[in-house]
Amino acid sequence: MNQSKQLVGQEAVKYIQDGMKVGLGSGSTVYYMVKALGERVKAEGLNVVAISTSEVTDEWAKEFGIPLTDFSYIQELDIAIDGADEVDDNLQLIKGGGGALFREKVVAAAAKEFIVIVDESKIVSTLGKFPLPVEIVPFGWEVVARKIEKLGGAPKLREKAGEIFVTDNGNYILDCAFEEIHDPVATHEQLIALVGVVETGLFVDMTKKVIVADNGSTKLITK
Ligand SMILES: O=C[C@H](O)[C@H](O)[C@H](O)COP(=O)(O)O
Repeated sequence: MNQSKQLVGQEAVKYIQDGMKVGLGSGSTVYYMVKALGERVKAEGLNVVAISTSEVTDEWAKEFGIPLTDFSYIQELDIAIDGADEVDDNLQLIKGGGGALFREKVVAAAAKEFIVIVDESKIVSTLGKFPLPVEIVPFGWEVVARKIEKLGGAPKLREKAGEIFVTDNGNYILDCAFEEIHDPVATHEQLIALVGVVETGLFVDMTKKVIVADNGSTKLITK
């Protein structure tokens, strides 16, 4: 599994050119991409500046020598590269397994190109086996949970080490089991319309390129 993540991470950084402004996603697959980018920065003197999507990725970027900036300096990125929890046949995604979905969506939306990197296990025909992460404000989260139940989801407040999980934005996550998500656009729209929902982990029509590990090699899926 780690070898697959490493392969797609190394493949993805080939899309990064000198002078680019780069969005760095979050998660264990992204770790290898950040590491590989750091190696290019060091070996080739590649001149890039990056905005990261989580405090953990910030630390990795610093560790691997990638200069960081923020949206007060630049509002458009040339490329963003991120992992995913599920990718369907239409390249619609579920993200947020690590709780970074809000910043990830802001960064992906600010990028001219958004490339997704996954191992083979993330490819599905229909989204929904992975419970959909939904970021919500803490106040009144119980109300939002009840409304999501009425929409057919089974929300579970995310915990970590016995405590409520708090995102980098100070919010909570509801992991919402839906049987199958056949219409990601409709599901996203129903959820985002609820007062208290900050963002959903459905990334709809955001990527046209997914790099997937394939038997010790990588494969590019395009739309
Ligand atoms: O919030 C986390 C992100 O959406 C990750 O990109 C996603 O969960 C995939 O992570 P991993 O590469 O660790 O499976």
